[in-house]
Amino acid sequence: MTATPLPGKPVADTLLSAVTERVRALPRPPRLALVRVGEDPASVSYVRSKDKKAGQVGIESEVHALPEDTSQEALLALIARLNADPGVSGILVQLPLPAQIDEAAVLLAVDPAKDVDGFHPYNVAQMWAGRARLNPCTPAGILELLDFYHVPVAGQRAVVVGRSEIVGRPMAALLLGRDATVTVAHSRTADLGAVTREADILVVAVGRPQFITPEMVKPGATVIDVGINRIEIGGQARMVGDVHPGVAEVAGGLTPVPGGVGLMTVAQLMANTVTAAELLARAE
Ligand SMILES: Nc1nc2c(c(=O)[nH]1)N[C@@H](CN(C=O)c1ccc(C(=O)N[C@@H](CCC(=O)O)C(=O)O)cc1)CN2
Repeated sequence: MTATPLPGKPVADTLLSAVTERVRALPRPPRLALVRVGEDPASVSYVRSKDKKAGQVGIESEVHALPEDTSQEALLALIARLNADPGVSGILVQLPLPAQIDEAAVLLAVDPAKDVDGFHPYNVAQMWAGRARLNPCTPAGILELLDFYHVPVAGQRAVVVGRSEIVGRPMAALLLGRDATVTVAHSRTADLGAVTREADILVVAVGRPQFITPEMVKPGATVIDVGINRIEIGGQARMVGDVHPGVAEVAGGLTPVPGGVGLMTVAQLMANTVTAAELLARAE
């Protein structure tokens, strides 16, 4: 068996077309504030692509690039200003933050109505209760991808490998909200292969190159690779996922890296920004 590739681009393009239409229907364009602290190259690149994508779909965006040694107080003051600005419909603080800043305190400071990352504790609680309007971008984008490729979710066994607050935990909550039977596995899970082989849908977000090998996958399963690992192979720098390429011989469907769920993260952020703007316009 060779797995059907499940690229993110057609899904992201479809989602972004719908976002463009929704932006046009609003009385004024949404405004997205992108906050970055420091010069971590990956964060610089992600914020740049979010800023660019916003422009392409008619969302106004502003980048607040703060120095590496920014104090927590200064960052909280900026967030308070963005919260109070009626022209700003969405706020995103790019993660990770430098060590002197308490990430939880910063996420708590963002107005939940403008929290387009869905990381505020209020939105996290709403998500677990199955009624959030703003869900974390990568897992929400993965659900879009499963729907686009007609992968059934309700009643299926889903295993999420990884328990991060950005991907693993919210992915489990969203799959549960779609009536999957969900298991969360992680680095301390005993006999991980026995657990992952149960999965009809296997979502892998562990940050370890090619960690999931073919014998850990049930034949015909849909495998979603969230990993982005930069490694050297034969003297060449390469980007690989958390899933071994040999899994393509066993799985029914497999997302590529790059070109898979990463594209959905940015597209879903645009969808969340327009949702926040719609909700704010309704409340006016
Ligand atoms: N505030 C947030 N911080 C972070 C998030 C997040 O959702 N909100 N997620 C990650 C990083 N991230 C977005 O911020 C992100 C990761 C990957 C991609 C992506 O397009 N990946 C491409 C490869 C891109 C490359 O060349 O590096 C792919 O998979 O094809 C976009 C966004 C941590 N921080």
